[in-house]
Formats: sequence, structure tokens, C-alpha cells
Amino acid sequence: MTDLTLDRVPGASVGDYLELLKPRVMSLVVFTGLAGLVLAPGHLHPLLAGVAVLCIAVGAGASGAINMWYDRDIDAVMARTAKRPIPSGRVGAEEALGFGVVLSAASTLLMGLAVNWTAAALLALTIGFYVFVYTMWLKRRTPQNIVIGGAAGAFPPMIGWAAVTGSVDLPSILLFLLIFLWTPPHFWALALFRNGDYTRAGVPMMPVVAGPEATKRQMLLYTLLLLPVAAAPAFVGIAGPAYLAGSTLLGLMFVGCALRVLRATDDRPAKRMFGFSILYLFLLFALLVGERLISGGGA
Ligand code: HEM
Ligand SMILES: CC(C)=CCC/C(C)=C/CC/C(C)=C/COP(=O)(O)OP(=O)(O)O
Repeated sequence: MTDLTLDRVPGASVGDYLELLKPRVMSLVVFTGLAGLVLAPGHLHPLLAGVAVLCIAVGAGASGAINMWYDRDIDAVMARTAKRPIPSGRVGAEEALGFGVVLSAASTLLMGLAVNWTAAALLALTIGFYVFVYTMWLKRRTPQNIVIGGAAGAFPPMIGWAAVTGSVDLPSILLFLLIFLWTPPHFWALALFRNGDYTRAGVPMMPVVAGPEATKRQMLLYTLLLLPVAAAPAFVGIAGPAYLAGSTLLGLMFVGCALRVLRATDDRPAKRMFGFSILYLFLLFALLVGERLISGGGA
């Protein structure tokens, strides 16, 4: 760990602290959490639903800030992350850690007191999984880091669902599984064209350890496994025919991306697949939510 950022830094702006929350990544995380709330059976007062979404957003961002605190040494050597608030010296490491810890505790406590303790426990588990299991334990040790650690990013719909029902049920487990299987092709697409960054930082991402060809084959495997899992919501009562048709089309397009990446001789197909992975997950959850709202259900 470097100590380049342990000093107190005067003049950090609100924008610097917002950047610690990884707002762009977390906006989609929060959208999947909101989908869990909308899809769950039962009713939650709109104000409490708003509080639940706020807690997911703040908890997700807070875990991102702690991740940036822990990873400040490798972030400093990777081109993609070198300009982040800590490595560029705009926010002190200890300030970022304090900010992340306080917001993590506050979001979990508020979820428990205002909504329910099942959702709060799941939120705490998610924060802990991202910080301890992914960031501190697996990220620097194994190329399976994002397969196992990716579970963290898959919990938010389950948290939203539990905010309404107070329980963990089969449909919310399916939504978890969907994001769990989506994460490897999402992340390895980026890792393929950012391979130099991860090699320089000594982070054992799959393309660094197993090479691009083996990574591409595994990405194809995950997109194929996603086809039935992404269809499953239509068979457990939380989605209908429009979702089934849309998810199948999107899934086939995702498999198409993986096949183009497999045959590729340059970075362009991997870049396109990374972009499409985000659109894919957004559209899938938008279909789930849209169909539910049109059919008149929801929390
Ligand atoms: C452990 C699991 C995951 C890993 C390792 C991962 C990794 C990454 C990385 C490294 C980036 C580039 C970020 C940047 O340049 O700042 C990224 C971007 C992104 N990720 Fe993921 N991701 C994961 C899970 C998720 C999940 C669960 C979601 C949403 C549900 C998500 C949504 C996004 C979005 C929306 C972007 C684009 C952000 C932008 O526009 O810059 N990711 N991801
Ligand atoms: C509710 C709640 C707590 C949600 C958390 C959701 C979660 C764990 C999302 C993970 C997504 C993410 C930013 C991974 C980045 O990996 P990285 O840290 O290796 O990426 P980096 O190199 O950009 O820092």
C-alpha cells in the first residue's frame, strides 16, 4: 500500500466526494434495486419505498468509497483510475474511508429502522461482500475474483424485494442469479481492452492470468447460461410474454457479441460488448419494471 494520500487534503470539493460514490456504476445498481421493490408482491408506503431506494444508493456508493480507499495504490497506476480523487490527491485516504464507513453504517441503520431488518441485513451483507470478500480478499488473489465477488453486485434486487416482503423468495433469487451470471461477461469485456492496466497493477484478472482466448471462451459460456436464467422470471410469475420475448432477443444479441469477441483480432468487439452489457442489463430490468407498471401491479 502506498502512503501518497494519507495526508489531509485541503479544499476537496463536493464533486470529489460524489465521485467516491462511483455514481455512474451505482445508478444501474440502484435501478436493479428499485426493480426488486416494484416486482415484489405486497405494498410499501411510497415514502418508505423512497427511503429504501435511498439506502441502497447510499450504501452502494459508500462501499465504492471504501473500495477506492483500499485500492488507492493500484488505482494510481492504472490509466482508467489514476485521476480518481484519492490517487490524484484531491481527497485524503482517511477522509474517504471515514466517509464510506459513516455512510455505510447510516444507510444500513436507516434501512433497518425505517423499512425492515431483513433488507438492512442484506444491505450490510452486500456492502461487506464488496468491501471484504471482493476488494480485500479476492481481487488481488484469484482470476475468479469477479465471479465470486460479483455476487455483491447481484444482491440489490434482493434487497429491494426484501424491503417490501421482509423475506428472500425464489423470484428474488432468480434476479440475483441473473446479475451474477451477467457480471463475468460484463467485466471481462472491459478487462480484455484494459489488460495493460491490470497487468501493470499486478491484479490477476482473467485475461492477465489465463490469456484473452480462454477468457473469451468463458465469456461465451456465461452469455449462454444467461439465456435460460434471464427467461426464468417469466415462469415464476414476475414477468410476462413481452419480457420473455425481449429478454430472449437481448440474450441472443449478447451471445452474438460474445461470438464476435471470440473471433476478434482487435479491441473493438470487446469495447462494444462492454457497452452492450450495460444496455442489456438496463433494458432487461426496464422491461420487467415497465411490464409490471403497465399491468398495474407494483409496490
Ligand atoms: C464485481 C462486479 C463488477 C465489476 C468488477 C465491475 C467492473 C466495472 C468496471 C471496472 C467498470 C469501469 C468503471 C469505470 O471506468 O469507472 C464498470 C462500469 C460499469 N459497470 Fe460494472 N462491474 C461489476 C458489477 C456491476 C453491476 C452489478 C452493475 C449494475 C447492476 C454494473 C454497472 C456498470 C455500469 C453502468 C458501468 C459504466 C459506468 C460508466 O458509464 O462509466 N457493474 N464496471
Ligand atoms: C447495495 C450495494 C452495497 C451495492 C454494491 C454493488 C456493487 C458491489 C457493485 C460492484 C460494481 C463495481 C463498481 C465493481 C468495480 O470493481 P472494481 O472495484 O474492481 O473496479 P474499479 O477498478 O473501477 O475500482
